[in-house]
Amino acid sequence: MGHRLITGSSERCAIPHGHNEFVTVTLEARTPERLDGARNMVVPFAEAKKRWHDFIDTRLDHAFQISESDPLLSWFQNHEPHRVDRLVVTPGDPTTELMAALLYSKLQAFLDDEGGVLRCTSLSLEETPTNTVCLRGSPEPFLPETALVSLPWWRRADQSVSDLL
Ligand SMILES: Nc1nc2c(c(=O)[nH]1)N=C([C@H](O)[C@H](O)COP(=O)(O)OP(=O)(O)OP(=O)(O)O)CN2
Repeated sequence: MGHRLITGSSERCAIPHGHNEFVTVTLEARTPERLDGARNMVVPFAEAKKRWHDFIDTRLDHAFQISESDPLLSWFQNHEPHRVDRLVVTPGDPTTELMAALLYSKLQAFLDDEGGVLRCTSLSLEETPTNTVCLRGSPEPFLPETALVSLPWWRRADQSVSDLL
């Protein structure tokens, strides 16, 4: 992925640059039940992973994470509108902490939309071998408040990565 941080908290990160991020999640059955002695599955692994892997591979891989306040956003809109779809637009700087919270919320939206059999209990986002953020329990305490739209992209069970029209 690519990103840049513009608020000044890390000046070296203000120039667009990239990382090979790794995201690791833990899922559990929302209502644990005894295995039935025949099928012995909560959900087939492939079924549990498919939507999330599609989202990561098609929407996040090689996307540019950019703050909604970043002037590069309007540059893309004016000069390369066909690439706006590849921008992950975030409330404030797209830090590892923020992306972990947004991805956690997105994954939970997918799981809820699939019937809520599974829930995510932790998400860890490794930006580099020395920079990892791990969130546990729920993304809610970490998500910044945003007044722009009532249901932002990280709460929607779709493939969106921004709220641009
Ligand atoms: N709390 C946070 N601090 C920083 C974040 C962040 O997301 N959350 N992000 C960055 C930058 O993305 C930067 O690319 C990585 O920062 P930094 O650790 O300073 O640089 P290195 O990966 O090169 O560190 P080494 O351990 O020296 O290799 C900055 N801060």
